[in-house]
Amino acid sequence: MITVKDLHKSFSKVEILKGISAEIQKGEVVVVIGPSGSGKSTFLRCLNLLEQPTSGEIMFEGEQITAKNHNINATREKMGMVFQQFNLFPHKSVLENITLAPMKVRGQSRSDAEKVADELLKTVGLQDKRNAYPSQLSGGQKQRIAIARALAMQPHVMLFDEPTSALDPEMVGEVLEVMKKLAENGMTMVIVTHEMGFAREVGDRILFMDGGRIVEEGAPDQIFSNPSHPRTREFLSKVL
Ligand SMILES: Nc1ncnc2c1ncn2[C@@H]1O[C@H](COP(=O)(O)OP(=O)(O)OP(=O)(O)O)[C@@H](O)[C@H]1O
Repeated sequence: MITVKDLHKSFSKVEILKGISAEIQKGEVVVVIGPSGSGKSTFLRCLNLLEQPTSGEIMFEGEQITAKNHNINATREKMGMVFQQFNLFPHKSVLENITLAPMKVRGQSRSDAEKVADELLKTVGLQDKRNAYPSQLSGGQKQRIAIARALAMQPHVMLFDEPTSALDPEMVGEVLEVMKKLAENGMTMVIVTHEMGFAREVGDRILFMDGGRIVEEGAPDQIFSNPSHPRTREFLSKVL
């Protein structure tokens, strides 16, 4: 579904991504782990061109989205993204937050958009917050609404950029549960996280990044029980 070839990204002449190549298959849950500053978020943000790669190629569903004439807005509609800081619209209700883009961007009628929103609120377990405002929600609830909002666009892939890093520890579990449910329902997901237990349990494949490169990748059991690269071993010995 996504093919990345020799991706490089520099910020003011400092090279952050140093040649990343990766494949993400439909229905796969790929978890990106690695030390702080290794380029995980930059890599993820390149996938929907929130960051413009300095060089390299990204193919999404057979289209080269890095081509100069590519319409990235149409592609972004198919790539849901969830950020560390929920980014909900503070002056809109939960329902409005979820229905806004489907109505504006996809031209859905209000009643259709609200029907979808109600289903998604059920999925994330927050039907009772339909008319609440973001300021009335806990961090975990905000993030679950942010996930529902992204899903309302019926994306083909979901990108998660450290979705639990801004949460109080007691709220991490409820967000991971929702993500786990999505994975079980076959959603294609690319997830940057420091939650190693989740990575091991839910990931189909782990990419370990260090210094702007994918140093090692493999099945969770292999990476966590029997990492082959010394940097992976060193990293995991510190975080597990
Ligand atoms: N917009 C930017 N402008 C300049 N430098 C940036 C920008 N975004 C990221 N960087 C730098 O790129 C490097 C990699 O950052 P990135 O956020 O991708 O790492 P990460 O592996 O996700 O780290 P963490 O786990 O701490 O979030 C860091 O040194 C960061 O300061």
